[in-house]
Amino acid sequence: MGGGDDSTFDPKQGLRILDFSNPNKVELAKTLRKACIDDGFLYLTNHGIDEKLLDDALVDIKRFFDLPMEEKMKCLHDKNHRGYTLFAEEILDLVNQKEGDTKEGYYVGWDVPEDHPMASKPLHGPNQWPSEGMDRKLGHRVASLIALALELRPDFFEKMFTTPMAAMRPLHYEAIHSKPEEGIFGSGAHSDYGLLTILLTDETGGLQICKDKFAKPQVWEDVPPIKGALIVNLGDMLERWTNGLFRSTLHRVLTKGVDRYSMAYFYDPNFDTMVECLPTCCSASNPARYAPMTSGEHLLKMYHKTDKSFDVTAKPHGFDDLPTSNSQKNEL
Ligand SMILES: O=C(O)CCC(=O)C(=O)O
Ligand SMILES: [Fe+2]
Repeated sequence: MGGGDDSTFDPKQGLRILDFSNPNKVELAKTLRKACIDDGFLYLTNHGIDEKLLDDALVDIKRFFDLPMEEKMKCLHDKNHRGYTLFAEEILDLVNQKEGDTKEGYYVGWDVPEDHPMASKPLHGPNQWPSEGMDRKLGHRVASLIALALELRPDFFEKMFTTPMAAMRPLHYEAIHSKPEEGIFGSGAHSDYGLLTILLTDETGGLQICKDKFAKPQVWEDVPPIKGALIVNLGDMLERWTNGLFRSTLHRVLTKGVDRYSMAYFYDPNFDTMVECLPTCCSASNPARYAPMTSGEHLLKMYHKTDKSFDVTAKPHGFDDLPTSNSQKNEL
């Protein structure tokens, strides 16, 4: 995997490890750049979040999903995409899945009070629970290192995250054996939609990546959990900004007959952020491959496509020309 010419590359683990205790930002940006080009996935260590807090979060996630269904239904997700999402509600891979993802979830968004000027936008509004704001520090730190890795100013992405479409999503995968050959997946193959995702998983494993989505047959590699480390992966918007240089890698979850818990933090830019090829990533011989679009447009399209109970009142303009499958989306 990857070039293997840097000290952070561990062939046994496969993916690179970005160690935030390293004060040398240039070195970190170099490692990050390689990981973004080769894999679109990496491990983050010494990220500043206490390991005990992460363990406690996984315990609390389990406690929430263990509640009786009638309790969970009290916070069923609303039109702003905040709250509880039902088992099998999502189908992330419309080509290969026979049933919805064998998981339930809970969305916490950026809390936007009803009287905020942004509250009338789709996907904006108050959280069901908790109501306090989300911490942006880690997402911000990774984003500024990504900017450095692209030879941009470290604050390049900052203005795009003033009222971000960021979402924290605890997940519970049922104790089912995934059967890829029968179209049963914990989480179907997909790429994430935004700038980047920071992922916490328990120790059961099951996350896999496919670095070449066009290969036939596709090759899936395990991303085993490393205790205390977080997993970072890149989203579609970053792939589009970089004209495909940085990769929004296809991934999925196969469950192994035991319950699995994880929490994804989607660090996605403001609704109106324009995502278009960075001048440094295109040239006459390498023209822009993707049409410009806004962050909100992309998120709405993807939610409409993959989540069968997504509220249609959040319909974006241009919805009629939606691609109808994830594989089509991957070619956009
Ligand atoms: O649960 C996991 O390990 C992955 C979750 C994921 O890929 C997602 O929610 O986008
Ligand atoms: Fe994902």
